[in-house]
Amino acid sequence: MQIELLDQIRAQNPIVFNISNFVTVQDVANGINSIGASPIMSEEIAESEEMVAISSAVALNLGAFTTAQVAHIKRVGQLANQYKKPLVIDPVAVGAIKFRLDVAEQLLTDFQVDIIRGNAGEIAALAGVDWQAKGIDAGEGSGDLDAIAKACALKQHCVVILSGPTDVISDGKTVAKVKNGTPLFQLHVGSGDMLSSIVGAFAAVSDNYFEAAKAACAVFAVAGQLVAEELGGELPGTFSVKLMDKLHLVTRQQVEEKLREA
Ligand SMILES: Nc1ncnc2c1ncn2[C@@H]1O[C@H](COP(=O)(O)OP(=O)(O)O)[C@@H](O)[C@H]1O
Ligand SMILES: Cc1ncsc1CCOP(=O)(O)O
Ligand SMILES: [Mg+2]
Repeated sequence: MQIELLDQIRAQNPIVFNISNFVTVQDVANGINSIGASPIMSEEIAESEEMVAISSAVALNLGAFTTAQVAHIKRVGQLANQYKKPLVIDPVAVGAIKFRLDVAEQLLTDFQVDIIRGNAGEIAALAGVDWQAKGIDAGEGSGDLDAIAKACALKQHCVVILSGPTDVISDGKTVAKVKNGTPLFQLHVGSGDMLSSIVGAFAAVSDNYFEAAKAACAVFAVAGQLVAEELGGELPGTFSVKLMDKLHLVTRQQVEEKLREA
């Protein structure tokens, strides 16, 4: 696992351009900042080209878009392709809301993404697999998560991260797993959004998006796990504050020591 990408982020401080959602935008900006990259957000389509041009990666979050913002997301995605910038998408709640799935599927034909990061309900929906998603959460399903991640990667021609208690990462050929983390992530709205944008930071410093995706999942999950071990209780508010601290302080050595991969 290329955990050294963490040090490269901190050395290079790459700009990650995000279209965020109004719910978690502050956590996403601070998460990127804490890991060692440089966040920038925008809601103005007229500045799209300049934004993409100065960025080393682009992360598109579909968490709470309006119809006008879909045009913005489409433009930014196409510019990311044109400027050859790594492109990540987070298809929030596409497993629960048909309208969102339709929009996401259209966007995925408007431009080519490099990495999709979603929970099981979201990735199953994009793979066309039956699953009972619950709002922004993964929900329930009996499908094989490895097969779902792989099928989604093959269908969308990209790397897929299916996150959850175990993160399942696939490029359509191989499946890798990160078994670290803590259930406390589920008590913080925005954990997934933070991970998706941090995936952007890792993709900014590596041309190998499968490796970038794996390393991002490992660093984020281990950071949360270290916080949970120090916390000794179910404290969602404290967890989110200390997670931000840990993203800044966690070292390559700590991640390598704790890492449980498959
Ligand atoms: N039960 C769990 N145990 C350990 N880690 C978890 C658990 N649930 C989620 N995570 C971690 O939380 C982060 C966000 O993933 P997830 O909850 O799937 O995203 P979302 O918030 O979009 O649903 C990931 O790093 C994932 O590994
Ligand atoms: C609550 C909510 N509603 C629309 S987007 C959003 C945040 C989703 O964040 P995450 O998927 O990271 O938990
Ligand atoms: Mg999510």
